[in-house]
Amino acid sequence: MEHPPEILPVTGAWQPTDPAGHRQFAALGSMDLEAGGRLPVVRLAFETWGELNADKSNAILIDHALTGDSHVVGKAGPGHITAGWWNEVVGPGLAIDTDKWFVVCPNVLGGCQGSTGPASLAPNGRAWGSRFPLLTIRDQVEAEKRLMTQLGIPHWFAVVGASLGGQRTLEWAVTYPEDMDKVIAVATGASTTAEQAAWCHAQLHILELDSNFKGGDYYDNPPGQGPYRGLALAREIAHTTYRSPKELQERFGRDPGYREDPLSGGRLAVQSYLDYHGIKLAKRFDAGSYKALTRAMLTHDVGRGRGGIVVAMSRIQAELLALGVDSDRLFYPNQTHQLAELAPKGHAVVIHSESGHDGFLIENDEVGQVIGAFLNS
Ligand SMILES: CC(=O)SCCNC(=O)CCNC(=O)[C@H](O)C(C)(C)COP(=O)(O)OP(=O)(O)OC[C@H]1O[C@@H](n2cnc3c(N)ncnc32)[C@H](O)[C@@H]1OP(=O)(O)O
Ligand SMILES: N[C@@H](CCO)C(=O)O
Repeated sequence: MEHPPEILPVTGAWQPTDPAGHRQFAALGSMDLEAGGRLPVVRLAFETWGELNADKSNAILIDHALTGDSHVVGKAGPGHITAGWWNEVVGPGLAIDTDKWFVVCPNVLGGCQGSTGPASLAPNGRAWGSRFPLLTIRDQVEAEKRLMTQLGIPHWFAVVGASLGGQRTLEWAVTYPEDMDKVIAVATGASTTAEQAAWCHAQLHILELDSNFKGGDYYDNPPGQGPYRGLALAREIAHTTYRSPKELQERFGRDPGYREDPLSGGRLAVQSYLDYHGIKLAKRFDAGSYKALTRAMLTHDVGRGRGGIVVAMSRIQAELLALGVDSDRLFYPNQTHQLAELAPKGHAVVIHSESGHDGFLIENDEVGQVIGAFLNS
């Protein structure tokens, strides 16, 4: 496997996805966490688009996926335009029309793009690292609820999220059923399945096995000695689950990598592809956050302490759209149908894509059409 260049700093958290500085920051006080830990200082980074109307009825919350961030739409800065992760779904005249809606997208609690996470400084002035407490999806929603209050938003017209963001979306709808009119839960489920947990488990072990990870206390490592290999390998596993077997076969088959001969120690093209995506993530993401968010994903169960999923989902008052991808082998379409069946006002749409779970980031036309129609219905 290729190694990232030696000039990399210890953590990817340094690399802003928003170099033009559009992010804002909310100080949200201290938080006692569901699993018993405590964060004495909680901060969320967030971005907004559009204008909140006079009666404050047009706000939409968007929750990003595992390695996403607040930068859902690109913005022009001095001499450049930064790319957003849902550029073709959110924006003026698009499905989530920022000429009409006031869109808020926070970086998740535990993340590495400005919100409090393992790379943040603990009270003793050093990075939290291994001391960062176990976060749950509910804690992440609690932080977002505080952000809503601080922004003076009394009600969301809609809460929208995909994958890990969809898990937060569902937790929002169950915990605060009166806070929204509509919920859009994309490529997600009511609780983490055993198979999803199994994929997370192997990734967590791989991170721990990187000798540069040091249990999470690597923030003082010399530059270039971060846990890149562990993070990249975890991403390779995850990325395989984000794509469909059919797509991988049709795109790569048994093709060799560029100028590589598999019979002389070279890689197949699919190996090169995974290495590329692993390294790409290692360059931009913090391994500590990857661990914290993966562990949060393992905690996801809207039914915990509420009498199970069926009872919990029955609390939802908002109209719910569950949007799935037919080739998703991480969040199966049957999870999408289950959400629509269990929510009192639920609808399911499963779109076609060859790309698996990542279809929600790729099939922008169809995703946009379905979301736009639901928001405007
Ligand atoms: C909701 C969120 O918040 S997600 C946050 C942002 N998104 C992510 O982190 C997801 C990571 N990225 C991805 O999963 C994908 O790139 C997506 C979903 C964004 C787009 O998918 P696709 O358009 O199908 O891109 P694909 O998976 O083919 O990757 C393309 C890249 O792989 C590279 N690539 C393709 N084949 C090979 C190969 N055989 N060897 C090496 N590299 C390869 C391409 O050169 C391209 O590089 P680039 O990204 O620097 O342009
Ligand atoms: N590509 C997405 C997939 C997880 O939903 C991400 O990295 O966040």
